[in-house]
Amino acid sequence: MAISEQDWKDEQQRVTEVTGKIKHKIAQLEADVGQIRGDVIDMRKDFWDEVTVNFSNPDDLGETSTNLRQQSQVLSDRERAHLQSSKLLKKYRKLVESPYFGRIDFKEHGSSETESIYLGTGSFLDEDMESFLVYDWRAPISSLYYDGAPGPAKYETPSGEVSGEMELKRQFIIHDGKIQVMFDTGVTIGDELLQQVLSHSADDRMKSIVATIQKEQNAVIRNDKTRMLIVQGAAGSGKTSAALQRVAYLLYKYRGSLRADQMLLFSPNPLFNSYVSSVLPELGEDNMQQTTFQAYLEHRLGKEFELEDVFTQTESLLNSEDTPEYRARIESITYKSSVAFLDTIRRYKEMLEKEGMMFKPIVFQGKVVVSADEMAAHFYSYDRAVKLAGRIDLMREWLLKRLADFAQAEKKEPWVEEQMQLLDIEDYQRAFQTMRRKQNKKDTTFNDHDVEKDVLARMVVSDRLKPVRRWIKRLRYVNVTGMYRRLFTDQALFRQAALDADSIPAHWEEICSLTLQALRDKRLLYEDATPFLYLKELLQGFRTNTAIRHVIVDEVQDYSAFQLEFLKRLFPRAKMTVLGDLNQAIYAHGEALGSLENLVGLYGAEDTEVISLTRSYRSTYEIVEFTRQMIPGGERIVPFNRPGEAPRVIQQADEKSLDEAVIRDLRELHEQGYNYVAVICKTAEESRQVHERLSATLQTRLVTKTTPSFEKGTLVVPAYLAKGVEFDAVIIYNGSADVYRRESERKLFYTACTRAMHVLHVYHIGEKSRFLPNP
Ligand SMILES: Nc1ncnc2c1ncn2[C@@H]1O[C@H](COP(=O)(O)OP(=O)(O)OP(=O)(O)O)[C@@H](O)[C@H]1O
Repeated sequence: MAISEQDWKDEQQRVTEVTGKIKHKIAQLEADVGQIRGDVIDMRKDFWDEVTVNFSNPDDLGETSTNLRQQSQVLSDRERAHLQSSKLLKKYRKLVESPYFGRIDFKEHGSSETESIYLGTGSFLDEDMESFLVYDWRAPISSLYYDGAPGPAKYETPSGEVSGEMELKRQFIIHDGKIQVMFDTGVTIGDELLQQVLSHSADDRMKSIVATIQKEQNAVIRNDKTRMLIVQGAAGSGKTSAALQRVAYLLYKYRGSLRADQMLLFSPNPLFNSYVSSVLPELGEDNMQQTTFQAYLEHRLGKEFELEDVFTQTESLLNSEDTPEYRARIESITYKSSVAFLDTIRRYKEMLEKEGMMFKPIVFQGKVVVSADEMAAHFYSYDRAVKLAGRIDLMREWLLKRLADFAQAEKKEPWVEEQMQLLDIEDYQRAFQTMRRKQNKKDTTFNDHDVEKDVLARMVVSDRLKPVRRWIKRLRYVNVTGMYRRLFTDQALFRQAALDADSIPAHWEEICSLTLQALRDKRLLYEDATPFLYLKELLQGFRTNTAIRHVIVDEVQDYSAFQLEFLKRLFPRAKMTVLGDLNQAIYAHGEALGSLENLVGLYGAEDTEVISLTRSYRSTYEIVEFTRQMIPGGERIVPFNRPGEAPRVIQQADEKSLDEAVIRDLRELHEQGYNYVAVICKTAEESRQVHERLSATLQTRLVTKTTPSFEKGTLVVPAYLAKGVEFDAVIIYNGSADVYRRESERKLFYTACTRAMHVLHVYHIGEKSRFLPNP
């Protein structure tokens, strides 16, 4: 729809007026902030001068403390005021650049006036402090912009639905107070603006999408009715973007009761964490907490084992031949990630309620304080009605008591006497303090030799027993490893716990032997880590985190049913948003989840909503057309209409000519102005070699599992680490038939190709992979 010259003039005039007002506000705030900062500094400096300190009698003491409290209250009020003003200042400084991106004219039913609503990344009130010159994109009325088209429209408010007529929907791109682009739109948020935004170059930081949020994404962002929201969406459909805007939305809607540090994002790797970390600050919000499941496992499992990570697991599978060991490992991973194994562990725990608990004996200097058998007998002497974890707790008290009795007897042992000779003056002082405390702080001396000896002996024994006490307090006497191992050594027990014989994998014996071998070597395979921890928590009581109110799991297709069950238990007060794409399930356990809809069982259908995103925004029309043929069901993916160069599939004779061609290609891409280019290899090993060869001629950077962030330039990256991120141009280093060969590698290949925004070149030697479409 054409916009008249007068409209341009009027809109530009409004922009100028509004930016002028924002500038004015900024100047005011700058002065205020300076003033408050000065006050705070002075108050800190003069703090003690303002307080009347008098400790001479109890009344004065009371007055002093009231005085202190008042003074600190004044100081913290000023500090809070400073924080708030600084935050506002930050918001306005952002707003002044580009005060808004959208306008809707809305006439509410029953009203004779049409209101013009301008939307920006934050709200801005006129001097009267009543009329909004700019509305926050998250305000209830703003949803009209994302959901509605000109015509009848409605939106939700806390006090009910408001309906009326949308008379206009206009979009802007404003830079430095000047309107660059402006047009009126119809049904959706205009493709023109989206075209512009999407044709930009990649970045090492993800950008916010507030100006161009699409209707189906808005449903993800504003959904806050259900406990669990499942978003399934094609590669590049904006799952991560929507998730981050959703966090910003929830922080806005529940401001006052929800803080950013009460929201937690689980992401696939540290690189991704840094990639998304700028979106919330860009929207003027504090960042939520971010972690990976691996980091959580490491934290909880401690140092007992060398814990394999998912990347090492994947690397070893991708480099394996199709041997029986490979097949057993795959089966092991699939089974150990399945609901069937989860149920087996649960049943095993029920069995342990009645018999079979294993304990580690309490041993001190080679002497058994309490034997494992005695512990087991004691454990089953408790009332069976008490929960298993409760009985473990009761046992802790009993063991501490037994240890105290042991210490009493141990005092008379010759080693104690020997140690007492070696005590130094500080030890004596310590013993003296203890004695004084015990004798009710009377001024006393070591005047009785027997008392002195007893106190010192007790101290020597107690010091030595400290690690044992700590060990007991941490429930280390529960032999979780022994009980987990027994599942793989005691066939009858396993079959009883597994119940459903059909669920037991065909190569169970091989699975047992590879599991036992790893445990013998003090290694915990990645697929064992979660079940092991699950058993541990079932036995020792789940550690929960009640501070977190919202958990977001990105790339949820890479989680097993086990892991999700875990997250649910770990964060009992949290709502959950999970986002994923089964076509990008790149790990061996990915298949275990089946369909994302299977996740509905986690909280039940009543408490769950599923939203699908089918439109793909990242890549050009041609790239999406190409990549969607790589996967079954790809025809359901709708490419966004942004034209570009057709993907190229290029054959080379051998590795040497392949390297030469890739180098030529990289130079050309660089000349064409592409800043973020990835050479994607299948494995870390291949990436290392390719990087070594290419970097002799060109500057490239190798990405490994510990790379914390990525920068402008050419990266060489294993496919599984390119998860969730995107590049201007992607070169698939070797998409040959013998490289991407197994059906299980199809999704990895697809994931790699879908990282490309504008250019995709696939090289191969000999036959190309069967997963690539024919031109
Ligand atoms: N409404 C939108 N407006 C502008 N850009 C968008 C929009 N939706 C998505 N994009 C862009 O599309 C690209 C892909 O988005 P995002 O990474 O969120 O998708 P995804 O579904 O998480 O992808 P994947 O599963 O492939 O990792 C990003 O560059 C993002 O900025």
